[in-house]
Amino acid sequence: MAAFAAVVMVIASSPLVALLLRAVWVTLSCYWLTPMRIRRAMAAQGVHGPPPRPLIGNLREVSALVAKTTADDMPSLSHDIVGRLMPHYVLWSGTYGKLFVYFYGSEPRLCLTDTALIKEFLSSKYAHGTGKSWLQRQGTKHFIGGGVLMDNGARWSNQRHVVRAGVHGRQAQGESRAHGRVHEADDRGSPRRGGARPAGGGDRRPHDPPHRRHHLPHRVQHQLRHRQAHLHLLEDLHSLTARSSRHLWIPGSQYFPSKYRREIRRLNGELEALLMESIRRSREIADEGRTTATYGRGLLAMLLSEMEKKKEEEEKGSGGAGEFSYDAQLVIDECKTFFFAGHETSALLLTWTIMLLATNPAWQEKARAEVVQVCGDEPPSADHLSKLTVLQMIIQESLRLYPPATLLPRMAFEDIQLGDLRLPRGLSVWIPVLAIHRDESIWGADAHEFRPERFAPGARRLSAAGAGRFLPFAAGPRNCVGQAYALVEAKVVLAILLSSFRFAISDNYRHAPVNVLTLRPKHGVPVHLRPLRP
Ligand code: HEM
Repeated sequence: MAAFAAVVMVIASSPLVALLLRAVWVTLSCYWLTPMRIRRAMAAQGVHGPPPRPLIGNLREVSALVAKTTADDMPSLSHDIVGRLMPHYVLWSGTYGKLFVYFYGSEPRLCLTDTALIKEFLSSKYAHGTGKSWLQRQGTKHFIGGGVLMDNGARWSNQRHVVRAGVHGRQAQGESRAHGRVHEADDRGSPRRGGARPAGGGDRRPHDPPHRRHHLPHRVQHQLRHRQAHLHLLEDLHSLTARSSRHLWIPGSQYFPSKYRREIRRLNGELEALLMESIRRSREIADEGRTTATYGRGLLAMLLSEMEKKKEEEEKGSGGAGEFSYDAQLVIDECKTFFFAGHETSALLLTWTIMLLATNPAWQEKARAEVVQVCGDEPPSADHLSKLTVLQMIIQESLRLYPPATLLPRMAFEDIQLGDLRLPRGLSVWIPVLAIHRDESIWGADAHEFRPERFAPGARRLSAAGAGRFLPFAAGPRNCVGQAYALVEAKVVLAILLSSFRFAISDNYRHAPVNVLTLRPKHGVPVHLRPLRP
């Protein structure tokens, strides 16, 4: 016996074996012991859920349910899509109550729908004690890397401070040049995949006389080509990332070679090269000015100035601006973050709103009458935008029924007392925005219907916005930094469209909302655009 113990001691004292034992312990602790401890802590408070399998948790049930409910298009143009996109939520909230825990692989996820608790959980009280989980960050690592959307703690708040100033600068520019921006958008070339497009009309845009495109300055054409190349690469990266993250529940899978990962790496290389080229051009433009080190007022300008500031401080030997600083990689990651967080979501808001207007001609007419009355023959200006209340109501209702981000995920990095509920460190909280936006106890029996009047100024239910019930842009200190910009952009584009065209849904439209990181129409939204003027 003594000899056996001695052998064990010798083996255990070998550094390699000790390392191996530690790796086994960490894996066991991360993938089983801690999740089970969290499950027991929640069960002790009366919060239950479907029994998880080792490692895989409830993933198999979720995938099977979603595959079944989204296999076919919807038989009618119904907005009742919670059962289609979140069948597991419908099943488990029916079985275990609205508060339940399920397992995404080994990550325990608490589904939270109580609006008062949501409001508190998203408040500044927990801005640093909560954030994005390892699984989420790992899932988007090769797509967007770091950046304000995925960073946590002090790094997040430093970045938030910088990008907020950048976005506000961009918004001010956008508002003062509202008309110019829309024509620039008009000139972007072919419509995005999955976005609204004129059915049968291909690329033809009667509002966009052919001579305009040919007279675009060379610099603008170059920028547009660049932007399109970025967008295509990002779309491809987006779908590959969604596919490659499916196996993240397997311990160590992030190190396995896979065809998706190889392709992601290749596309990422291409995208980063394009972004580096944009950065280089911005620097050249700033250098040509040769007066100050400023790059302009936009977001990229802001990020580059921050990077420059740090470099200058280092050169002067003044130690730099604390531990956090922007380097070229973080600037690139931030650009990717903004493409993902800003472009995709805004395009989807327009797409779904056009679908709703094309299928609700009475609201389309109301919105058009308002645009004509407020703007007359002029293009919409910043002054007009605040007066477009019907359009604002329609946009809000579209964001309620089809929020581009259907879920809000946050992990508790510390033990949190939320009302009577104690959330143990390591528990992920999932706020099912789509389901909350359809909750009849909040929105009434007509919750599944398109009724923009619920957002009329002074309407009773509008007060819901402040109370964790209307969350298209999240809430609290980690809410959407581009919210105001997105709303201005949507209003301007829709106002121009409404004053130029009457639109109707094409017979080819197939109603099939799907969730691939964002809520999108599986087959796009083909519409017929009829010019209002010859
Ligand atoms: C209709 C359009 C948009 C919708 C529905 C939307 C929605 C959201 C939501 C729900 C979040 C919180 C995500 C989370 O915490 O998991 C978010 C965050 C964010 N959004 Fe938006 N967004 C939109 C447009 C934009 C635009 C135009 C920009 C940039 C100009 C932008 C930049 C960001 C950034 C940087 C964050 C991260 C904020 C942080 O974590 O501090 N978004 N957005």
